[in-house]
Amino acid sequence: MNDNLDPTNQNYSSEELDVEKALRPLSFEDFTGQDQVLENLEVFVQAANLRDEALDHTLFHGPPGLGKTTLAHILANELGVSIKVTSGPVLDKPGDLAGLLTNLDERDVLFIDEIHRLSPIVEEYLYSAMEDYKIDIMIESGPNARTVQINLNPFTLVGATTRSGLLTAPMRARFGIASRLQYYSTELLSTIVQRSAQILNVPISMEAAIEIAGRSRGTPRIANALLRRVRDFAQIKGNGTIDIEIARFSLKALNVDAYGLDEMDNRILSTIIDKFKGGPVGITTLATAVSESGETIEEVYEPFLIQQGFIIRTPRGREVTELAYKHLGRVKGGIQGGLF
Ligand SMILES: Nc1ncnc2c1ncn2[C@@H]1O[C@H](COP(=O)(O)OP(=O)(O)OP(=O)(O)O)[C@@H](O)[C@H]1O
Ligand SMILES: [Mg+2]
Repeated sequence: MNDNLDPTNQNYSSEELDVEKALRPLSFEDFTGQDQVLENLEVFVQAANLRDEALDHTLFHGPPGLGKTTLAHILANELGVSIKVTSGPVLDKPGDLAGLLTNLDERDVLFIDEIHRLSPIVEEYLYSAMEDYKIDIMIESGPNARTVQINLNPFTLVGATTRSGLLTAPMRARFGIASRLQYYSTELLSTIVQRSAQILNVPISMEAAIEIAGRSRGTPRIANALLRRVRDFAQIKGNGTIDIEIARFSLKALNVDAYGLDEMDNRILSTIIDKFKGGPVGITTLATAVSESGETIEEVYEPFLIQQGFIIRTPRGREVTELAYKHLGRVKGGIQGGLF
């Protein structure tokens, strides 16, 4: 499978990064969907602007590719401030963090991606910065070493994570605003596809936009990635316009699942059917069987499978539905392909 169609993939070539940047909405107005989240954020930003205060620390969580990084940048734009960007695994010493924090101007945004991956020492160091806008720094070394406390400008920490379950309770408690992003409906995604097509300057029919949207796993990043590949087919195999025929042809050539499920989604479903008779199966057992961590299954894969009606959660574990059997072409309780 193309790496960009993998929702957990974050490795892009520089050309892809440029395109991704060009397609990224820059204001609340440009941003499609997540209505509830946006309505609240607009109020909080307006209030912060009115009082000329820093916005409360804000956490975005939810599956990959739904707009967490995008919203962090939008917040900075709407607050009219600069944004400094870093990520949990990159910040390995308190000193790195101190450097970033002391360089923040009043009301600036510090965006920490993958915030669940901060080291415990850095995380603890962040607590007093978040709470009182103060940090201790070590000056000199050896026998003269001492710490001094310095004041920071009031700032907003924006954290993003796909794995909110791995966030520590004290960290979570320090965010005044926490928003969970949801998967997008096909209708919203088709709006996003049409907007992106316009930016990429490629004509697309409504029907084709809906076709691409429906196969994008509820995820704008995947919708945009599919659009770019379909655009290639339209230019090389067609007349440059994306109509329904070229969209269907391309999606077939790209081996995109009719429901937009990816390899891991399908592996989870077929494992529950083949190894656990359709379930129920506990999350830990399932995780071992598909060689993925239980948290990743719960936070990244399962929400989409549940939302689309392929899996249900019962007190005894996960069960697949009729739809999953149908999708994979299996017969429920059948000894399909068996000897009898
Ligand atoms: N609501 C939206 N409207 C239009 N485009 C969007 C929207 N949300 C996301 N996108 C597009 O999808 C791409 C991925 O979004 P983004 O990088 O913000 O996701 P993310 O949640 O930070 O993902 P990850 O967890 O992998 O970091 C962006 O480049 C942007 O173009
Ligand atoms: Mg991101």
